Amino acid sequence: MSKEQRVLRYVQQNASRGDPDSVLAAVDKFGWETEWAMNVGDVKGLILDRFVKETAPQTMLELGTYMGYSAIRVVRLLPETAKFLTVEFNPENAAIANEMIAFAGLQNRIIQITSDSADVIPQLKKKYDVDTFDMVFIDHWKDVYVRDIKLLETNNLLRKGTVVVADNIINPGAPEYADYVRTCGKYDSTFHESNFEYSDDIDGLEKSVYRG
Ligand SMILES: O=C(c1ccccc1)c1ccc(O)c(O)c1[N+](=O)[O-]
Ligand SMILES: [Mg+2]
Repeated sequence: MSKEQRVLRYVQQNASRGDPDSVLAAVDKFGWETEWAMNVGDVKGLILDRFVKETAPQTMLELGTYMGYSAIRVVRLLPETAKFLTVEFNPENAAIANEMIAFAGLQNRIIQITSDSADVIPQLKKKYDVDTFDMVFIDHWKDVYVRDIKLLETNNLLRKGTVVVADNIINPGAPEYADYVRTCGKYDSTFHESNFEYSDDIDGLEKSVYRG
């Protein structure tokens, strides 16, 4: 059984079906007490919550679904009218996320896409009826953060004021991304220091507002 399957089983046995907060609490308890997992987690998650509440996005993209933790975390704060798309490269992780999201009762609120983000970003307008995103959460492979934010720019998926949040700026680190958003002149970017998930190590989120 994979770690991700163990997390899902723990959630199914310890959380309440249809209760997103209980799902998040169960994943976090497992992450702190049993096995570390690469969810944004409860500490950085509070910062992400604040950004979502401040932005109140109607259309949002996540790159890196993993087990669905951040998708659940975000969508639990959005109105039913909001459109949330999440992209996962790994089909095994996507399958776990699909069950996790269904257990949380949010399967009708989240559009899951199993694909390489480089392939799907150029398709989002036509295939998924997207104009531009109000908010983007980047949390997939750190070495493709820059590639993908540039793809979002060139495919006209960002608009003046789009809020782009990126995880793991310090740990494992995304230095090229941080340098890009801070120096390219297209974003007003701020770093928000926090802790690495389920750890006392340092990490943080970068919040970058597209200037249009
Ligand atoms: O890259 C890793 C990683 C690298 C090595 C071993 C385990 C995980 C990672 C670590 C923490 C994260 O929050 C995260 O989003 C990721 N990720 O893969 O996207
Ligand atoms: Mg992460």
